[in-house]
Amino acid sequence: MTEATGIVGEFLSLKDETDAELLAMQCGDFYEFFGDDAEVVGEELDLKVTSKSSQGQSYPMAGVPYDDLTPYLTGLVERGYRVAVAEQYETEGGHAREIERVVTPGTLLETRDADAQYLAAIVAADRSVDLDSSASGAHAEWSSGDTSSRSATDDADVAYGLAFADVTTGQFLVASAADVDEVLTECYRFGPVEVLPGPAVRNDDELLGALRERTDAALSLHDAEAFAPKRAAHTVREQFGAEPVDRLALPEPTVAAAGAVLSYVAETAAGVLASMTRLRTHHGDDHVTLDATTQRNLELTETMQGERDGSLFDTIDHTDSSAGARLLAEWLKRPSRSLDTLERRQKSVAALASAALARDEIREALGETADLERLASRATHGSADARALCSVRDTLAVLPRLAEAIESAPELADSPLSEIVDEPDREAAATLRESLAAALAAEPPSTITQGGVIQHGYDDELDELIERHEELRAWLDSLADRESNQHGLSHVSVGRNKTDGYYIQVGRSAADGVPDHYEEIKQLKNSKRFTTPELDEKEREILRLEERRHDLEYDLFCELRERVADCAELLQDVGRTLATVDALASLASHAAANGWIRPDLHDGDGINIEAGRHPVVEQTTEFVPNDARLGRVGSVTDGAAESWADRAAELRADANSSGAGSGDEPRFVVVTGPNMSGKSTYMRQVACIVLLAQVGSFVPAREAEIGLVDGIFTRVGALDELAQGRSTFMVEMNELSNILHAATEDSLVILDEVGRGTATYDGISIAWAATEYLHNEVGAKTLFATHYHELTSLGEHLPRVANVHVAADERDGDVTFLRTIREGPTDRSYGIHVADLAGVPDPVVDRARDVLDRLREEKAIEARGGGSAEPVQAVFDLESGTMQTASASGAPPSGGPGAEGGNRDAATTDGGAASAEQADAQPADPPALDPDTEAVLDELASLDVNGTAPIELASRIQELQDRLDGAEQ
Ligand SMILES: Nc1ncnc2c1ncn2[C@@H]1O[C@H](COP(=O)(O)OP(=O)(O)OP(=O)(O)O)[C@@H](O)[C@H]1O
Repeated sequence: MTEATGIVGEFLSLKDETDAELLAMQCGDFYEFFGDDAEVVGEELDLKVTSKSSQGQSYPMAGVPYDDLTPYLTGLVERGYRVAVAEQYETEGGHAREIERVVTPGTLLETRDADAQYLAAIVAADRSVDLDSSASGAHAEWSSGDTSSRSATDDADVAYGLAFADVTTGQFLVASAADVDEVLTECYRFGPVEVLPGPAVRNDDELLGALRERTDAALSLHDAEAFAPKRAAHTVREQFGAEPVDRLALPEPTVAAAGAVLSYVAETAAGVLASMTRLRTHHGDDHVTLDATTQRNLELTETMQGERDGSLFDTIDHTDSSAGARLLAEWLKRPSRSLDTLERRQKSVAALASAALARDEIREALGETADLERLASRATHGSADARALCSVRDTLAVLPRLAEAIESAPELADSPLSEIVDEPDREAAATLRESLAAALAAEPPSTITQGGVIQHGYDDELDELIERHEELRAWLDSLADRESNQHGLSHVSVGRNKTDGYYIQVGRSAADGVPDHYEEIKQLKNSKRFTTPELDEKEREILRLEERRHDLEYDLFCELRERVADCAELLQDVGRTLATVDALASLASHAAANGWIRPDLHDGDGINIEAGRHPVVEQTTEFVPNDARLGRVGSVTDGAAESWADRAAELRADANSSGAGSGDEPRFVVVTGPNMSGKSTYMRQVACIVLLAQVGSFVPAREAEIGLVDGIFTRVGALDELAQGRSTFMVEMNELSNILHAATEDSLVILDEVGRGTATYDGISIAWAATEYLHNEVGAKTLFATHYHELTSLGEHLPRVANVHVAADERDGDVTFLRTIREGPTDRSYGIHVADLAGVPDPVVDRARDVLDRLREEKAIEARGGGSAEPVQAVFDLESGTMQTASASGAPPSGGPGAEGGNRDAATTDGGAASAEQADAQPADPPALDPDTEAVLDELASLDVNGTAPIELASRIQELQDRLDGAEQ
């Protein structure tokens, strides 16, 4: 095939120079895409694709107007493409083209989205710690080079460095992580749109796979050299100076990540680097750990279905500015563990909630603000136009308005709000605002090269130029009249266009009578156009004045923009302050409108919620409030002092002497109750209330006392992961494993069913063992919903396990869900009732009811053998992992937790109800069963009632009944 030449050839060779997926090449007044790129762009942006031939071959071609590139570029980048832009410039012999920039998802300035837009780098490095030097506090030694022979995550001695930059706001944060889970947690927290994996991470399929699964980030390969420790350290120092880098004593992988991000930004969006003035460290420890799964399970910013509507954020967000919304989302994703920070926010929310009028005034003012952090970035990048600078001017003017509203409202004057509005340098902000007000025209045009941008009185030379220009314009305006009067001409007008310049147009009837000095330049159908030496001279002067005016205005504007860029840090501060007030006012508005209360926060252990509600569900349902109590309530001062291991030992000793499960410190609460009764809602509501409290928000409850937690961990159903090729059970176990490793005694754990994805006995065993581990070793405050009623007997053996259930009322076969949490366990699932509600055909529902009745009466729980009236219990034996039969008289099955003195009948598959019946029964020896009946019983016991389709269940039961009938005859 002949190689393309000409413009297509040039395009293709430029395309070879870049690793961007698409190239937009300027060709005069258009940006053109050729070949495959044209096809992609045509498809994605619905552009017309034509063709261009070169060397006898035809190439697809698509183009967009030069002035209109931005929206197309944004559209492509938002769809995940990296787009190189080649500009055309004049040379002596004609023109040439060069790639000027590559626009990528993480470096797109013109984003239409208000969300934070993070570009991240992840570096993994081997750590070979020199024990001597580490003992003396010196740094460990690192190697972030290529560890391609193995996955970085294989090695326990790998440490991770992370950097996150938002080019649209100038935010720059670094973090360190000890393992892949922490890396993923941070990545989920920041939600980067583009990730630069370091050299060792590029081969780590597990990490990259998880990133792809859990974020929408585009993965971009950046020059490996940029991650090299020395070079990265140099880049970081150049950007932020030596002082912060030394003070923060960042580990090498973190510096490598920071350096790589900076060099990538320098390459792709050079101008914005200047807006990144502050290097901040993000410490996971300052924030509540919310792993990726928990953020999704609690539907923080999107629902399980991926919708924004109906998320917790969507519910509580009443912010009036995009910066405020961004900050509120950040608070939700990164709840704080600092009592000081939270109390400061609470005080502000309380003050704003009680000052409705002032709040409205503040919110109205905030509604007029623009996104200062983003404008600062655009100013440093050189892409802010005059209207953008006007927005800076007008937004800066809001700060004193807010301060005044706060000072003049008695409820607000003593709140932390007055300190918050004083945080930025208000004097500097006022000075900048004044200079912008003095310089900028009231309503400037969007183009900055056509004049009209700078206000009269700002620059003497410009004023003179404009004055002279206006004189000439006035001269021109009256020229037609003058010429007509002077020379007796009719139908005279004066006009201007590109080809003829200024001209005097005379109607054809009068055209022959023009004076001699008129020089004809064009004949039209009904008129002729002329010029005169005087008009020519004035035209030259006007053109000169216009050119000079445009140049001067442009220069003045650029100076002004640079001045704004120099104030990027100030703008970021003011922007942050406005966003903070907006987020606080939003929390206050929601609290006031929904009757939320201020929770008591403390560093102790207990969580005590009275009449709590689910913040999202209460919006659409008449919600039944419920209490929740976990941990040592009222332990404000002494709570944190004692380790849970000591405390657990103490409690076990207490339990042995006084009987287990009777304590007043429920730490592990088993939640049972019918399907659909509200177990999940109850547990999530507790998690949401704790989370909101650690945002600084008020909470939906009558009263709440919250001991700050260090992490919230949840495990709930994981339907969406099935599509990603992992079995439900595997996902469940992964999540459980993460929780058991990561949770501490200060954490809150929500387990919504554990062990459901496998055979019943395996499931119960895992759930039982996990409970013991969480209770004895971890000590996390835990809510655990289960349909395994066996687990309700855990309270018999473990001192701080309590049972609660969601009540339901059953009358005449009708079940009413009361949505109320009551003490103690329940043994009923009402699964068939839910099947009925779900529209399972009546014959199946009726049949299932018969089957269940018979199961209850006859076989599964109480087995009557050989005609004896003696009830026999089927007891789950933990050691053997099987159901054992035992008489209700108390003869124990072999081993199991019940053997240690617990109340054995609580371990029946029917829980409390069966126990009551059995307590009335006369003790007797267990009767012998014939082998056929025993076989049927075994099969019955192993039947997964919840996990088997109703029709299949009915036919299995029918079959077993037939066999039993046979055995009895
Ligand atoms: N306290 C409450 N007040 C009013 N409605 C509630 C309350 N709790 C739950 N609900 C409603 O009840 C429905 C079922 O709740 P949920 O999913 O929590 O039940 P569940 O017991 O976890 O069910 P399953 O065991 O089948 O998973 C939800 O639609 C929810 O809106």
